[in-house]
Amino acid sequence: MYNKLQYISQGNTIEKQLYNIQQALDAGCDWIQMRFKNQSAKDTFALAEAVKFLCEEYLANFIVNDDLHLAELISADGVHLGLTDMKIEEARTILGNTKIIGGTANTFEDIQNHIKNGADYIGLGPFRFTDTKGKLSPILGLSGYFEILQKMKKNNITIPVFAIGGITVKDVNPLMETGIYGIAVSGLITESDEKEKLIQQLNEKLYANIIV
Ligand SMILES: Cc1ncc(COP(=O)(O)OP(=O)(O)O)c(N)n1
Ligand SMILES: Cc1ncsc1CCOP(=O)(O)O
Ligand SMILES: [Mg+2]
Repeated sequence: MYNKLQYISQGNTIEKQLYNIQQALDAGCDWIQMRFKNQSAKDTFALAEAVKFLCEEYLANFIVNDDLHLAELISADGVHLGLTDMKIEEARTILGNTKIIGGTANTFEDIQNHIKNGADYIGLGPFRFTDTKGKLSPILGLSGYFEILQKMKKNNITIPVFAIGGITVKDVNPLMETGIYGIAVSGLITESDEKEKLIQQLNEKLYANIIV
């Protein structure tokens, strides 16, 4: 099963990305999505290779944002694809069944389509406004999650749903109560001065009702 906390990387240079990712790994994060936008293919490849190496060292999951071919080239654990990225059906054909494919959703219908096309998990959002990403889809808020997760229940649809977008520590309990599986966060971890404590707090909330 997937970890319930995914860190989405930040940084406009290879060095900043590596610093942020290493800090998140050191603090106990074990799922990294490398998100390095508008960079040269050479730099993106170099970063991906370095992140792959780091994640192997920390036994962390490593997925690539947007770029299926890069994920394939460096044998990452998978890829996250948005509504305007490569179609999930095509990505599944290329990557096969052993790799993770995540799909962005903003509506119940997006989730239905992603399941039909072979997604492994859903990134549902945005929860609230965030500076981390431009051109946001409509904000869902807690009521949006509640409505969509209720529809999933009614239709017997089960797939891990990760909430995303401007999430803070105090949002985790109410979000988990809607029925989501986990969260994907970027700014919260990147900007924290106490990452270990933060990740421990997040995991305590995310795994509160799990009996092992
Ligand atoms: C876990 C997760 N959920 C949603 C997204 C957003 O993907 P996308 O809509 O393609 O936007 P960009 O991240 O590519 O700007 C995500 N990355 N991860
Ligand atoms: C990639 C993405 N997609 C929707 S919101 C978002 C950014 C999430 O980052 P943050 O946790 O900093 O709001
Ligand atoms: Mg994308």
